[in-house]
Amino acid sequence: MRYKFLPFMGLLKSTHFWQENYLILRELQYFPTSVILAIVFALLAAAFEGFGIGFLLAFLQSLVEPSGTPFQTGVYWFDVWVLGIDTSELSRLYRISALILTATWIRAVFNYLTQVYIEVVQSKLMACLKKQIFEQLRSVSLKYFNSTNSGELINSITGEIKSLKQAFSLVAFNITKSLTLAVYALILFRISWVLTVIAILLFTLLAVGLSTLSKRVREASFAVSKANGAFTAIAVELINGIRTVQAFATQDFERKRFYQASDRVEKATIASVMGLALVRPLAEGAATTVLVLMIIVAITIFVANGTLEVASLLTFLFVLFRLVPAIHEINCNSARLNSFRGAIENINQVLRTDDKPYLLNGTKQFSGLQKAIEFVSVDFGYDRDHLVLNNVTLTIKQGQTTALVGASGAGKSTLVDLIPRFYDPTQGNVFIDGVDLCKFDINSVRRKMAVVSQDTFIFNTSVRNNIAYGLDTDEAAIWEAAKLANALEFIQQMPEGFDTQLGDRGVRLSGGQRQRIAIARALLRNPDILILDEATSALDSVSEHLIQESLEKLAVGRTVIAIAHRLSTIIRADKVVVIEQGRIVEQGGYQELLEQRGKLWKYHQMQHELARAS
Ligand SMILES: Nc1ncnc2c1ncn2[C@@H]1O[C@H](COP(=O)(O)OP(=O)(O)OP(=O)(O)O)[C@@H](O)[C@H]1O
Repeated sequence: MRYKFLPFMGLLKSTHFWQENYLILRELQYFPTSVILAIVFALLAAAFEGFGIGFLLAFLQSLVEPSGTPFQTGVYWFDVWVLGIDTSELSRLYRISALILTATWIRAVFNYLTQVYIEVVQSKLMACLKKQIFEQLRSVSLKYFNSTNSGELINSITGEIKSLKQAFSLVAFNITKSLTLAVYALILFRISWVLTVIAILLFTLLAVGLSTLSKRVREASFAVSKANGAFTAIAVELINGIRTVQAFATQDFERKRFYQASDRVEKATIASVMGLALVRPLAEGAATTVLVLMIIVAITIFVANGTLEVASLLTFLFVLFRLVPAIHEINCNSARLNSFRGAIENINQVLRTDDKPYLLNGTKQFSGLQKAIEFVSVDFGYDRDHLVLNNVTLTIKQGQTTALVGASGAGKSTLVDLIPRFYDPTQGNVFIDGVDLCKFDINSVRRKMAVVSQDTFIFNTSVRNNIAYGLDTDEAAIWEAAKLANALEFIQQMPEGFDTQLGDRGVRLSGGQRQRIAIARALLRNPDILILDEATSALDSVSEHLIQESLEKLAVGRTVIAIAHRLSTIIRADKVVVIEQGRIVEQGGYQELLEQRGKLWKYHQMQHELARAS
């Protein structure tokens, strides 16, 4: 059940704490019952702590002045039946002792329940945040990933979330302790408001002194987070690029980078911990000094001149002895909390929506291509200064095969990336059947599309799941797709056939096998628009021939956009588009362009000569 607002939300929103952390704290609205129960139990635990101390005062009064007026609460039935004001002194003492014991046990139960619900809130908050981060990563444009270091992102999602969990438990502890402190302050006020004001002044001074140190801890924590992010980035790169590292024998170079990053984490952590370690003894020493000062003031001024009775002084000191370590703990926790500031800031940074590129999705549902995909005066650049596509105007007709040809880096992949809206044009428009692509719900377009690219990603799961990827489809269809993609033979030779685990933990595939899995994955989707980005480049000539055949069968009735370096694979294309430095320099039928003896003819000649030479 989702509640939009909690009763205390208004109050919370006005605080500095909220302003700094609202991207994280707003998640609390999704499980208000647990939050409210944690607060209610914490309040009840604090209240019973207060009752316990109140009864202690009564106990001490009865002990010091047995013949004095019996302690009363003013609630008639309670005073008569429970406190037994009409009974003997000894009986009253027993009753009050029993009440102290009862209050202590009830407080213990509520403390336990508070802990349980804090843990529940904490776990739910972390789960919500992970989902929130997923939603964020799902909705940002690919541009964000191009400009963000994946290692740092991984560090935010894994390491920093753990730190955030610890930070949250410190906040929760401080809140519950503060409630108890409020009860203590109330009791102290009732006993002696002058002494309480003096105590508050002294403790405020102590907190101000410690806040300077806390600030340093906070700054050091940013350095720790930064160093952790950089270290994770290097570790991820090393693992992903281990083949390149070994092939180029750059282990020493990588070792240096790894060790340096690790040393930076160590130094930053030590600097942060040193500041943090200083807080505890300083806070302890200062708090004890305050305590001793208070005792001296109380004894010399108030007891000596008779304004404070002994029972009250004893209770006052008892509360003070409980209050000082509580304040001390809150201070230490606040300093530790500052050591997590860097981690919290990193999570906030990932969750922020005002500084990231988003794809503004349309609402129109795409039901299939009827006429054509049109690029009209399209410019595109990954950065502002450098155009990768320049004034591209192109019509890709439904049901035809359009081949893109050009030198490496000419912009072919970038051009096709605009169709599933991996990026949006900087200038100009892409239309589908005359409607601007931006007006469509992009997932409805992507569902009718399959991309087989140069770098197919193989997931860490079985062959079957890699082909079905996300589709709930039957075995026969998967089998058929594998057969059509010419992948059946090698899959059946694998130790566990379609159940063989691929990816990180399983069998590694050859480049050609990887592409055949990708083609099977695309075939299974029965796409309306098929994008083949060098789809047959990693195959030997026999496999290439077989796949070419199956792709041609698949292409019937579909719109195919094929990028190919080898012209032999696109001879039967309906239209060939030659791209040079982001511009279309030629387009037309394959034979037609060859006859013009222009750019395509040059490529054709070059490949012919290369083939003859080899
Ligand atoms: N994610 C990116 N961020 C920045 N620049 C990029 C990115 N992807 C490609 N480029 C640049 O855009 C230009 C066109 O690249 P693109 O991959 O579209 O060319 P291509 O014709 O498909 O090349 P190839 O045939 O080698 O795959 C190149 O200069 C490349 O460096």
